[in-house]
Amino acid sequence: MGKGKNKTHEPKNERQQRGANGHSARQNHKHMEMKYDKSEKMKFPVKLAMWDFDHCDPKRCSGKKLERLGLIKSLRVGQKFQGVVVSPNGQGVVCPNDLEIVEQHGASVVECSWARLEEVPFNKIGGKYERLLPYLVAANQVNYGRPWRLNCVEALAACFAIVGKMDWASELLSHFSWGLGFLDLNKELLEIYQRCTDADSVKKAEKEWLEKLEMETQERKSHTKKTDIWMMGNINRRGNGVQSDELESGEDSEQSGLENSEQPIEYDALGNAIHVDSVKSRIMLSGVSEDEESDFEENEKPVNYDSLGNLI
Ligand SMILES: C[S@@+](CC[C@H](N)C(=O)[O-])C[C@H]1O[C@@H](n2cnc3c(N)ncnc32)[C@H](O)[C@@H]1O
Repeated sequence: MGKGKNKTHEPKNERQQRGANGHSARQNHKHMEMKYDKSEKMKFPVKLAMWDFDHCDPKRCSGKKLERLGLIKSLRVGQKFQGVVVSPNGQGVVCPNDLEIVEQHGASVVECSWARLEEVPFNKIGGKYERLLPYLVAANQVNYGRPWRLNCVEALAACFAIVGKMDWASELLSHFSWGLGFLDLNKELLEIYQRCTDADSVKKAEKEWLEKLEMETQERKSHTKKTDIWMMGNINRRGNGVQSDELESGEDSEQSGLENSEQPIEYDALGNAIHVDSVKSRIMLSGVSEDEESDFEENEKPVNYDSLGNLI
């Protein structure tokens, strides 16, 4: 049974009796205070807090690990937080101008599952400074490479990094084997956000970054399209005089001809693209004579490939 303070499906009296770590509410309160005092002694410079809905596997949960380390304080539903609340329910984005709030009151997160956000009573948690994070990419083992979906420690670290507290970000992440990879992965982007001021400027920087990404993706796609032609075998053998450099330039490409064709495409044993509806077209495309083709059919079973190159 989960131990999170804000477990959603537990009867109310049970929730009141037992909180994080399975202690009674009173014991737990003392325990958490002790932990929190301890975390201050552990020298984390500002308050860290989370509402824990106990949705996640405790072994994989970064919030719970911070709690075990005594670095973060658990909050109850109904409690608000004075510092920056990094939350999927945020309105604006974290920006360098949030530095003062962070320095004075710290930062918090909502420890819950991305898949169960609708179960979180956002109206009963949060605070005055609820913030989204701008585009950043997760480096944690569960969501590696996924944009926006950071885990709790990444979200706190991102908040600190954006307001210019890289040392705090590194300190938190250093407790996770993959942690500092988050800062490496997002280095360039974090530096861009750090040079911003208010939320609007961060949003603008994010937009420009996303546009750049989109352009790069399009370029990669068109490059891939051009190079995919190699997967189609020796297209020059179809005998209509179209040469590879013409195809590369995108003019009258056989690739697009085949892709746009309604006819099914097969690949011969050498990977040459062939239309399957007529033996004639197969001969023409592969550049083999009719005689040779019939010979081939008699002596060997034809080998066909689907569009992914699988043998069929
Ligand atoms: C949904 S929980 C998932 C926690 C995960 N199970 C873990 O091990 O840490 C992650 C929390 O980090 C914060 N967070 C992560 N990415 C965010 C983003 N792009 N915008 C706002 N908050 C974010 C939110 O508080 C969010 O609820």
